[in-house]
Amino acid sequence: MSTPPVPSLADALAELALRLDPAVSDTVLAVLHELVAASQAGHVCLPFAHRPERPALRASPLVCRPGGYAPLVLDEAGRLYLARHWYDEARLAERLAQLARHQWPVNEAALIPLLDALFPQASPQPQPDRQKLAAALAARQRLLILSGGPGTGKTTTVVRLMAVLASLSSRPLVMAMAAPTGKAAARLSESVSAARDRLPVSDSVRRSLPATAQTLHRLIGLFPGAGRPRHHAGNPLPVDVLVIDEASMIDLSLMARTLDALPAHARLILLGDRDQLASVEAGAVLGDLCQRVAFRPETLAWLERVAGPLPALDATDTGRLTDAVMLLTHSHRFAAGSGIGEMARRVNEGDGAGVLDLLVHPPGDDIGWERAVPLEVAWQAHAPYWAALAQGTDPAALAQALSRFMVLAAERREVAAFNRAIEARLEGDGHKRTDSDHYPGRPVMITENDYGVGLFNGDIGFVVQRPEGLRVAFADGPAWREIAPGRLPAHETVFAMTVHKSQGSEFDAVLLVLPETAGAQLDRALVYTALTRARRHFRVLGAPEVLRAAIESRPARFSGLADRLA
Ligand SMILES: Nc1ncnc2c1ncn2[C@@H]1O[C@H](COP(=O)(O)OP(=O)(O)OP(=O)(O)O)[C@@H](O)[C@H]1O
Repeated sequence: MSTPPVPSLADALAELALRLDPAVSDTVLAVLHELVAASQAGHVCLPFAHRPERPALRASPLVCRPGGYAPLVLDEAGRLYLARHWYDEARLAERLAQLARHQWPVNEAALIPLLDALFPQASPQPQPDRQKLAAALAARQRLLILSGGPGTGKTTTVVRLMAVLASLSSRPLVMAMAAPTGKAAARLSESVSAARDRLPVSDSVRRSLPATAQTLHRLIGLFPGAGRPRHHAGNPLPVDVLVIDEASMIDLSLMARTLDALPAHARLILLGDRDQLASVEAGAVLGDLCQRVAFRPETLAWLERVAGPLPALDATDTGRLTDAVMLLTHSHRFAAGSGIGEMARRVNEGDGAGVLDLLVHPPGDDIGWERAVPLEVAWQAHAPYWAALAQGTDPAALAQALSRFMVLAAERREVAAFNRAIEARLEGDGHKRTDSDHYPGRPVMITENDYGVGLFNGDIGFVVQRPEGLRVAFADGPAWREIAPGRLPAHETVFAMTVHKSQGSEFDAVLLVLPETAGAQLDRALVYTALTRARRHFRVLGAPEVLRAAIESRPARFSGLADRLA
């Protein structure tokens, strides 16, 4: 007996719509399809304020007003939602606004010397220090959203800020750290443990800072097929402070569930880069939350008193997230003359012509065009990997070598072709057998979550040679654990990866391979994300007009979150 095909979400909803309203019009069904497709493309809602279908939608029993009960919600502003998205968005906005409203009285006599010790000034003349200001805000508020580009000190700030909170508290605080992917959680754990040891604070404060971060799914207990997460409003997380890194990768639904699980008294600190690619699933939460950065005049006066001079900040007290968002603007990684830093700035401004000019006349050799045959370039740039492999299959050495260089592309198709071309060459060299996928030193990336095996989307492992045969090694904290290749969940070779998958990782050098024509996949955030994965060198391969079109395009994700928080 053959298995019936799984209906698409749009078909399933259309069937439900027909059951709820046998007289449903083609107009409403067409809108339903459009909305599902938009949601799969990352939009939370669609603007119907000026669409001719609006009266038909208003009249349909399938569409309700906010607070009603129907598969679709049409709000007063003419935004049409799948009910689930409407509910997630409304709940999230209320919860964030509630958090942002709450302020604690702070013992200034204790706070000022703490901030001075943790954020020392290099120059005798006090300068505005956004990191210090962010820490001061976190001491007073329940919500802090800290956005900044690479190397602007988000991690440095959050470690010091946790030390401030622990030092000021009259009782031990339970602090937890999480990130949307295992890779990002591991990176956060690593940076926080390194920074913690250097803090000028007592051992008891140092010990109270969390040593490890976990994935958000694990933190709130959200597992496939389990229905609702283990932690929710009725069973909140046992935490006083929750720090979440790489917040740009968190979609609306996961963010809403995380906020549901936050206990009423807890503080939330979100870290991320608002200019990076939005989440794979629907929403652009961090971007929406950082649309307006404003402070109340009395908050600015307080900040100046406790944390020194202020940079230019917007003092118009209007939005519901007023006082809760701080931007870090100075990169400690990229020096003033850095091509990567300057290119990042121009990409974010949408200055396509300026970027092309910069690539032709770069200030140094850290950015530029690549003109050679892509496979040849990649093969040579992966030289550290081949050198490590020539010494054997030590996974730590292979991981270190793979962090030296990566090929990034917009689409999976291009990535697969690239990996295939590299492997064809390995076959030609006799290193890989043509009848087997696995070979010693193969780097693999997991492409699905497998809770049984404990491997997650984005995890990277290395095929290693053992006396009993090939094994695949994955980092497990500072150690490595090995599994048989047959137990691997879905995976692919990773000499090249998509820009989406590269989020949360960095490489010494990056080659961005552009598609032949500008397409929907390629936009400003994608170029910015690829560029900022590079620590030292960034090269682009492709046509200048494709790069320019990408930088000049900024397709917005439709969402009502920013408006709800305005
Ligand atoms: N105020 C500062 N003064 C001097 N160096 C700093 C300061 N803040 C951060 N750094 C240094 O800059 C580098 C980047 O800092 P950090 O890792 O905290 O940035 P980040 O924003 O978390 O970066 P990424 O997003 O890439 O992880 C580190 O080497 C850090 O020690």
